[in-house]
Amino acid sequence: MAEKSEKDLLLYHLDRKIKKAIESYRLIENGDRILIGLSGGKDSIALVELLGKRMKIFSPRFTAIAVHIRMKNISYKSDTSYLKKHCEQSDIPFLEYTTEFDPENDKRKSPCFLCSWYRRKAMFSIAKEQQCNKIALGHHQDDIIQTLLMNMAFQGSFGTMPPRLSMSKFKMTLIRPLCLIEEKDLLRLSQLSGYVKQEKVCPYEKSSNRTEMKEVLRNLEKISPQVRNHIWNSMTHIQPEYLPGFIEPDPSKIKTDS
Ligand SMILES: Nc1ncnc2c1ncn2[C@@H]1O[C@H](COP(=O)(O)OP(=O)(O)OP(=O)(O)O)[C@@H](O)[C@H]1O
Repeated sequence: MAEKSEKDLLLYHLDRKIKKAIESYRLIENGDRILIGLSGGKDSIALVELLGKRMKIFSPRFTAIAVHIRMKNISYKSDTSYLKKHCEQSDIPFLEYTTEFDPENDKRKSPCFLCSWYRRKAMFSIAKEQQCNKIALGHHQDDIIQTLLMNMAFQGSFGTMPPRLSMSKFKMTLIRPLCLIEEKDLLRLSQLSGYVKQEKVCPYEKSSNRTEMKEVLRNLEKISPQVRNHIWNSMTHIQPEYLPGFIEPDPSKIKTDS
């Protein structure tokens, strides 16, 4: 029997992680129609390939389409013919959508905030138009942990981008099927598959808190290789009695049955 290549082994490992995420967080169910946000970065390119493979498995039965949103006022050099071809290889229809925002119009909000707000708005309306009930984004485990650390360090809150977010007002659910996957594995997949990196020429892009938090996570992993699993598990092992704000009940006020 022929030996499996590094790419086959990696794809197998990534598929196990996606399967685990789908089952643990109820990300995909029979009958779902999913809109995949395809920015052209390595993560969403991988998401198309990995969900394309999952789509061909008997259960859960779902369909998917992908959309690339172009901001008219930002000179992204995305090669949409490449993205279309990539989607077609996975039997996923590809859509392109153009929208824009005026950063001068709302000076109180940063261009990055406005860009992502308008992109999100476009994604919701396309999902509705295409009768999708879910939107899949390419955030991976590193993104989710970095966001948790950023919220703690810069916002004073404990929360992050969850694997599944049900938005009942919009009758839409956001899912992050790569939530258990490490960025380094997606980087390797992109090298082994020869994904063509889409050039992002954003005039507003600068070093962000996220870039610094990436470094913090890297340093923590040097101290303890298991740190990412521990941080991930800490999000479901909350011990309220060992946190400020937990007030022990007054025994004299506890009612007994007798
Ligand atoms: N222009 C876009 N069109 C469609 N979906 C997008 C676009 N930009 C971002 N997304 C979605 O949002 C997710 C997170 O966006 P973010 O900007 O953090 O990623 P990215 O750096 O563009 O690249 P990647 O695709 O590698 O995540 C993407 O993975 C993708 O699913």
